[in-house]
Amino acid sequence: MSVPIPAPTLSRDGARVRILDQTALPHHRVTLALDSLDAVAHAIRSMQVRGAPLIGATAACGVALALQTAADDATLEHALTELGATRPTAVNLHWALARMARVLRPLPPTERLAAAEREADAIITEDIATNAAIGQHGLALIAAIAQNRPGPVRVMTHCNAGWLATLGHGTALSPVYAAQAAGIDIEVWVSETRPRNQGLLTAWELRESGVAHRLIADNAAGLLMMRGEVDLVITGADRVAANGDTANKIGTYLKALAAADNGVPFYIAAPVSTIDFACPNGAAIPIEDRDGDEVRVLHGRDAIGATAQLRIAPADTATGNPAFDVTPAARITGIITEHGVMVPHALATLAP
Ligand SMILES: CSC[C@H]1O[C@H](OP(=O)(O)O)[C@H](O)[C@@H]1O
Repeated sequence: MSVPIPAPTLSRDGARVRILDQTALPHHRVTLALDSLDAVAHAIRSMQVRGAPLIGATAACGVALALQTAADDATLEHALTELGATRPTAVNLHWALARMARVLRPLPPTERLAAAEREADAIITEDIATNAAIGQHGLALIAAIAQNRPGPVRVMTHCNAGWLATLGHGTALSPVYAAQAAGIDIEVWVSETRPRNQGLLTAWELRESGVAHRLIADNAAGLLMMRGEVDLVITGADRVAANGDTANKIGTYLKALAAADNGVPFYIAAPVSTIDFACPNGAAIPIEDRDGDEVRVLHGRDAIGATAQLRIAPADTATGNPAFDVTPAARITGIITEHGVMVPHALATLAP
């Protein structure tokens, strides 16, 4: 039995790109119909749509949307540049745009729109299959734990790397959904993930899917591992360097340190499209710095869905807000890809 995806995160018709507005979740499910390149770029930059594989697919749809009006070289290059400038860390965005450029640049303008729509749809379809394969390979890890201890398998995750961040069942959460479908008793420790609190998206997803979970403050993770209440950690990734160093949401590295200190297996779940074979190591991964108000202000929705903001620090408070950190390969037990669970230093075998 496969766990149904409650709602598509992305769909495309000629003149519109439809996304689930993730800034309205978990309070309200709002679909946005984006009708311009600028609207797609804003949606990625503002994190109305987020998650490495999903922003890649959304950008591909944005290129197709831009070519609705004109398909000349200038229009194509403008679309690639605008979308490529939205967020620097998730390599899937740049992988998807490079793939669109590779297909479209050699074509005459009259053939570009149809080709762009085909390629965007292919990226979407492939990600669904990739997520399913990651789920099955991760399921084997969870099943092995379930066979060796009574009670639920307790998985900890960070941020949101579920179906809200991809086109299918997600990356880090896909093994969880596969375990649920296989009848394995599983529980998820969901780390809130300050400052944008994507853990609330994970809690929403798991509630929608009927998976047992508990929301925790990020800083509780280490104690839970020290108490032996975590069987394994699985997170997503935004960019895996060729040596296995991995960039993911800020706070991932701290969980990897706590996992190593307590003998808890720490896995990254990521498709090969998240591996940047041209990036030698973690130090070469660009880390996005985001606006300080993400730290100073809590953003939510009120009962009728209007945006609500609660300032928790004075507007002139200096901040630091790196959106990602890098976990060294030495702290990663394995990388769960669609081709299997890889040891970080063996990624070169997957290079195209
Ligand atoms: C499969 S999603 C990968 C990754 O993307 C998220 O970042 P953001 O929410 O800023 O788009 C997070 O790091 C996830 O783990």
